[in-house]
Amino acid sequence: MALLETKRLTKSFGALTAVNGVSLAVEAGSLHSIIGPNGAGKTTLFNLLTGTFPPTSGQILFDQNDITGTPASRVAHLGLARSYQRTTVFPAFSLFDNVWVAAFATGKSWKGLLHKKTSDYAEVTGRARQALQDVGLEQKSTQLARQLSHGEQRQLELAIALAAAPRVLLLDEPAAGLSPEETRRMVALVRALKGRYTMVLIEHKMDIIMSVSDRISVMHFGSLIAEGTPAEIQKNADVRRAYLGGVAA
Ligand SMILES: Nc1ncnc2c1ncn2[C@@H]1O[C@H](COP(=O)(O)OP(=O)(O)OP(=O)(O)O)[C@@H](O)[C@H]1O
Repeated sequence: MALLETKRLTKSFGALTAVNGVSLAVEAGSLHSIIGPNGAGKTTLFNLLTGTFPPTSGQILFDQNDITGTPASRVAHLGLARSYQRTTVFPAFSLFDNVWVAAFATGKSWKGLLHKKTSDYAEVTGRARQALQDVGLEQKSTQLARQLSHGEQRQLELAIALAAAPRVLLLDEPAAGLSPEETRRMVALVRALKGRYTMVLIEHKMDIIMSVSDRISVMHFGSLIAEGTPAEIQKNADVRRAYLGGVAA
């Protein structure tokens, strides 16, 4: 069953159509990657999915419900969490406080937040602990976020997204700017989360994409030009021509 779907989704900025009639179905429990050259429209697609801005036309369905035009704050509460390319960490907070705040703010309106019960706090604290454990940072929970290495900061960003107990996790280049060792750790982490979360991944590093994805959709000039398993995408002649330039043999 598709948990997240788009139907002929389109976004134009003036004369430029950044996302052009994209129909996508992300199966529940799968890791679905979006690849494509710079400027292909991947980040714009994420911005549409998270409600950062509304589409020009087309539809977004989340768990069979039409969420087209739903603002970002509402979309997050519905269970679509995004781990940003740029950091969303509070540097002067401890790791635990960073994830606790994210866990606390989840699933409730501001009015609801003011009326949490004691049992709610225990649940929030448990979710925050679990998120840090999931990314392997539980030993450092009392350290300040600013004391972390760059790679650990990216892990913390992921923990912040996980603390929201999302149903779909959108990962925007989680390995960007990481060293080879940090990249290995991040890939292991994403792999460990597979099956537990439905994930949509944007990533430029082809070795990562090919090793972790269940399905891959390829964008080129705003349109989807191919979709399939890693093996199918690697063999696809259109993809090689348009994106890989024949280098991924
Ligand atoms: N807010 C905006 N206003 C105008 N044009 C935009 C806006 N956001 C993106 N674009 C344009 O839309 C096109 C697609 O950009 P987008 O960032 O979605 O591509 P991308 O595939 O994520 O690229 P990259 O891999 O470099 O991040 C680009 O030509 C970009 O300049």
